Amino acid sequence: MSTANVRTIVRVRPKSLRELSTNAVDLLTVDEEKKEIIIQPPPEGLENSRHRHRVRGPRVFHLDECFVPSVFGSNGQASEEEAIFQRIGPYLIHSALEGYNTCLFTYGQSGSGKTYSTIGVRGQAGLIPRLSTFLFNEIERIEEETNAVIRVSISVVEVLNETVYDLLESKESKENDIRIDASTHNFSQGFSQFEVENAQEIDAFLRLAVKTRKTTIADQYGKSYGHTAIIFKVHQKIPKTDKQGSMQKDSYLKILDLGSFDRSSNRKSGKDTPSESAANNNSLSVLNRVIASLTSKKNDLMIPYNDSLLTRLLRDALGGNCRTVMLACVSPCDFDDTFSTLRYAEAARKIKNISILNVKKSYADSNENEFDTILSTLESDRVQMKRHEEHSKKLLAIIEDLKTEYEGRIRSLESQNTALKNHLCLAVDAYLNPVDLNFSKKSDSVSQKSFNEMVQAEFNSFEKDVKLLANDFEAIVVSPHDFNTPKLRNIEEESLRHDSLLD
Ligand SMILES: Nc1ncnc2c1ncn2[C@@H]1O[C@H](COP(=O)(O)OP(=O)(O)OP(=O)(O)O)[C@@H](O)[C@H]1O
Repeated sequence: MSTANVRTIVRVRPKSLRELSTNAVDLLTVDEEKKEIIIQPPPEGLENSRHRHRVRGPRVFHLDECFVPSVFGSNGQASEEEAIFQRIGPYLIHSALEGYNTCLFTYGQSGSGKTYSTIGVRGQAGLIPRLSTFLFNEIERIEEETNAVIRVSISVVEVLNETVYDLLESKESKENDIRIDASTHNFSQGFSQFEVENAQEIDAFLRLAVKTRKTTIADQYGKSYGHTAIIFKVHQKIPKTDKQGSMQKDSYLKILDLGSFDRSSNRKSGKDTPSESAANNNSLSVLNRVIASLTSKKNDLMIPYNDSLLTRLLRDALGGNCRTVMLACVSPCDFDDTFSTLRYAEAARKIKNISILNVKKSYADSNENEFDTILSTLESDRVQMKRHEEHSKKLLAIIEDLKTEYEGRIRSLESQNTALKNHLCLAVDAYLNPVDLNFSKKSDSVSQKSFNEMVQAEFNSFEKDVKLLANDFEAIVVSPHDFNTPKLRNIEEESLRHDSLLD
């Protein structure tokens, strides 16, 4: 998802022959660096203008790009057309191929150069042929680099008098509504759609559309009242790669050449202007209201998209899911219309669109991918568990050995303890029950001597027992070093290894 304002590009057409012959005053100056266009009210008495009375001094408009013929004069017309294309074409085509909906619409008074800029003239290709060539060059590059399969289809319709005409249908086909997908705001089926494989095929369909269009416009007035929409649908199938599953991208590029606003139908009674003009004026004023509502500071305004077919067609392009470029065409000498166009262009530049990538991932492939990931995780878990199990077995064996060894030691200590107890009992008994000395005194000297020897022997035996006892005690008291045996060290090392595995 990305947010982008409507890009607004203003193109000033050169003075017409009529304007040159009448020495019409050039009212516009452009500051390319600052991307500003300054309009000066016409000198007093030269033109009767509605705005002249309200706008006294020059008025500055800020836009994304401004093109004036003088800037390109020295390089010729071809470089001007190419320069405009470079500011618009790659942005729209790359966005559409990424999977974003895109729209280019022209806006401006009658004779300001909308058709000249979009279609071009003989020998001077406009934006549409350049976009077509660029689109197919990019498709060729992507298909070569990624194995993607990209299909493009075209529909051309005209909105006139609140009716939509299918310009690629040989028999007249019209609808009173434009069906738009509620969730995607996408132009739905209902009009003929043809697959195209190169820029030449697009050109052929556009020629057919222009022929059909002639039957529907009030061309005796020399003005295009209908709004022409060319819709390219781009469908991409991107095959599965090592990194991602297969996917599908569906986007569109919508190009609208809007009809002209006819002031005469407002000023005059209307009897000599066609009904198409009034309807066209109505749809353009609804468009102006949509732009004004979207840029109004009041948040609770209803955007009047549904008040005309044109604004329903432009719904996603203005404040919706689309990357949009507005090409505002102006005449250098007509203050009223140029002022009005610049005002709406500057306002449109503030409209924020939120564009969403129209990408569908294949669930089958993504499930397969997820399954692969889970399987490989399980396999590595299984290997780790096996290693834990082996270490645990080793630890258990060592513990079992130690247990046997210590059980033996405990048994031997117990028997030593019993022996010591017996010795102690005898020694204590000898101490508590000494030999009768009176009897000894009475006896002869030989008896006295053997008595002394007997006491000495008893004492020696007692001393020996005490020493043994002390030795045994020494053996029983287990020093910390006793735990520093190789086996215990083994256990410690194994445990540490086990802990690190669990980490
Ligand atoms: N940048 C330009 N350089 C040279 N000639 C131009 C340029 N822009 C417009 N013109 C000429 O001005 C005339 C009117 O242009 P165009 O038909 O494109 O106007 P438009 O806005 O489409 O008018 P309408 O809405 O009434 O059809 C044409 O003769 C066209 O060749």
